[in-house]
Amino acid sequence: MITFEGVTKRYPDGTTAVDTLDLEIPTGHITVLVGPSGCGKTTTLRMINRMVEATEGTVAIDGRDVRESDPPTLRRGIGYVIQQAGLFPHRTIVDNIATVPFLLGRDKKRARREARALMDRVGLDPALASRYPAQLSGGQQQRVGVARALAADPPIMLMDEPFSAVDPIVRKSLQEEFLRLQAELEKTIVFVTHDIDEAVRLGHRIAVFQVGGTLAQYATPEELLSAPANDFVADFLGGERGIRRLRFFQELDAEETAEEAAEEIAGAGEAAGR
Ligand SMILES: Nc1ncnc2c1ncn2[C@@H]1O[C@H](COP(=O)(O)OP(=O)(O)OP(=O)(O)O)[C@@H](O)[C@H]1O
Repeated sequence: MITFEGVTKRYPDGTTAVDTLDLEIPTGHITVLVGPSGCGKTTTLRMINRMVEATEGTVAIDGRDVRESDPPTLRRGIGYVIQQAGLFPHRTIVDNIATVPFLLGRDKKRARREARALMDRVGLDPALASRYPAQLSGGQQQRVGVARALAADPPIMLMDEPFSAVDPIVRKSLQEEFLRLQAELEKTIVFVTHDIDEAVRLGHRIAVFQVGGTLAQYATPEELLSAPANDFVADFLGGERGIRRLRFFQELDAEETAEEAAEEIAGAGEAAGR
């Protein structure tokens, strides 16, 4: 679990980016930080891996203050994925993915073999391994970014608007594949977006921030949609709230129906085998 206790971040120019934040981020799930531009989402995310140091309060991972670990050691257990993927332009795709294992001094051949296996997991054609980032589409680059963050198999992944730079159709397929991957990997994921639809689709829990860096509501998607805590949250969810909510619960129903059907089929198989 990642915990924020009374965490404030004031930048040297006096901007309060995050104000007395208390938050518990559960292990093994996706927690989404959502809110309008400038409300402190990225600052919050970066305080977890000490890219930003808190001014007041404590950020802890499994009860241990992050300041007790030096940043390189801390970051070995924390993958980081950003918008534009941030790939190294002069390295091939396979070497981009193997960056961290290379840095950790792993055997190059083995690291490349593992990087190729990761390409497969994130849905990248192995033929792309020897290309350079500029020769890939935006969606493919984002997949490489995710594969690179996964290469060191960190228990925690910080993802800052990783799917924002691609068109809505590619975005939806990236989200779906990401959910499938997460169902296998069960990482602790902290995911920043300003898109409430993305938050509802991906989040096990959603933290809604408001400008000034305060937490407006922290809840499951269902709770958020059915009982927004205040006018700000209701406005942020938008006029389409009813439609979104309906869509969300329809998807949930469809999943349940599929699960029930799968159980029935499995049951029928067992009965037939007896
Ligand atoms: N290095 C900095 N120095 C001064 N102020 C900063 C710095 N970085 C961020 N801020 C300010 O802190 C506030 C929160 O910024 P932050 O990037 O955390 O917000 P955000 O919610 O991630 O925004 P966005 O969705 O636009 O990326 C903003 O007012 C921003 O201008």
